[in-house]
Amino acid sequence: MRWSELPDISWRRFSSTYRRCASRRAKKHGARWFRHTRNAYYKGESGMRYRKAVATGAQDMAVDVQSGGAVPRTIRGVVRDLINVTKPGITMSNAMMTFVGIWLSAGRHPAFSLAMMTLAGSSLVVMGGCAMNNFMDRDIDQLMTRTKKRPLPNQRLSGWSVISLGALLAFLGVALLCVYVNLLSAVMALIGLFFYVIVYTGLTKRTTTLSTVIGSVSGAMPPLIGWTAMSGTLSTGAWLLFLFMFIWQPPHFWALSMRRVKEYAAARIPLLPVKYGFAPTKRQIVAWTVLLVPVSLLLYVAHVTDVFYLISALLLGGVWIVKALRGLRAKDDIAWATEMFKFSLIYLTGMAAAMVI
Ligand code: HEM
Ligand SMILES: CC(C)=CCC/C(C)=C/CC/C(C)=C/COP(=O)(O)OP(=O)(O)O
Repeated sequence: MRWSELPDISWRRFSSTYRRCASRRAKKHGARWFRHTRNAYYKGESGMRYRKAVATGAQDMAVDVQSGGAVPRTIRGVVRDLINVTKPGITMSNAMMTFVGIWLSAGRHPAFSLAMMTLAGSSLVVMGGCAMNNFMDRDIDQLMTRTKKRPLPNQRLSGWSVISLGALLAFLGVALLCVYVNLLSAVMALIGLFFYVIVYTGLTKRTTTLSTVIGSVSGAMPPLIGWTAMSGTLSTGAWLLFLFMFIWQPPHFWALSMRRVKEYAAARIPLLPVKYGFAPTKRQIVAWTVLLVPVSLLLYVAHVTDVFYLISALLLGGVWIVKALRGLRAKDDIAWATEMFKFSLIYLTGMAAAMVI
């Protein structure tokens, strides 16, 4: 392959030593020297390593010219990877549900600083749990297209750095809740962490089809953290929020796992569509979605939410049930599953908004 056919790499892709030295020379001799050096770099041994990294999908790796090893490129790149292992999307949506718990428990008037401490503590624990999950799943993440470019399977971060980050974040989160919020909310966070890291990731994800339902316990804990932070107790509203979140998760994930069934099969994860196929998975999605709607209405019946919520829950729930039922006759299962996964996120965001308005 000619160097000119290779992807254009930016100046930042070089190691820091190389860059320091090169920038001095580049300043002196200008862009011509840069082009000349890039040619030599690509053609040489280090260039071969870079090309190999590109070929194996490790496009975010830099090649240290001195050691010949692959290292994270810039501080920005490392920080980006450290943020990535904490799963920002899942952390944000869990924070949204913690906020719902805070808001409803405090009768829509939470004390600002207490609410902030709760959100920070809860999010730190979730981020810590996600980093630990990334560490424990680094082998299977390597086998799936969706996850193989993550920092650990891609070897851009070391296992030690990720597990240490996870432990540190989780410790800080629990400590924050203990010291500035209350013990019960810290216990709720610890239960969530235990279920996510030990029970789901460690014990069940690779061994049983029930892992999805078991994992749903962890995802249902954030509203309880918010609720107990404000009221110090676990009342009916808290349990109804827990139940709502618990039932929402299996259809959310089964839809995704249908879409990614080949990858999960390759990684030997015994999910419902992998072990039993699409037809039973679709029936389960319908059953859990149909169950979710009456459970969501209980929040209105128990006077936790008001009439605006009732209308929203009926509308959003109705749409989701119709979409789910269409799946039973769908010709293109993957297209249907994709739509269901996307709608699960729209549904949750809409319901959370309706709960707080
Ligand atoms: C059994 C529990 C759950 C499982 C197995 C699960 C699984 C997943 C997976 C594998 C993805 C990645 C999708 C992709 O990259 O294409 C995802 C995305 C997402 N999930 Fe879940 N999830 C669960 C619970 C939750 C909970 C409790 C929330 C929110 C409160 C949530 C919110 C999201 C969001 C917002 C995304 C899209 C953003 C992202 O990929 O980071 N999930 N879920
Ligand atoms: C308080 C506390 C810590 C609560 C936990 C909240 C949380 C992280 C919920 C998500 C639950 C879950 C099973 C996600 C999928 O992980 P996965 O490993 O199947 O996803 P992946 O394949 O994308 O890594």
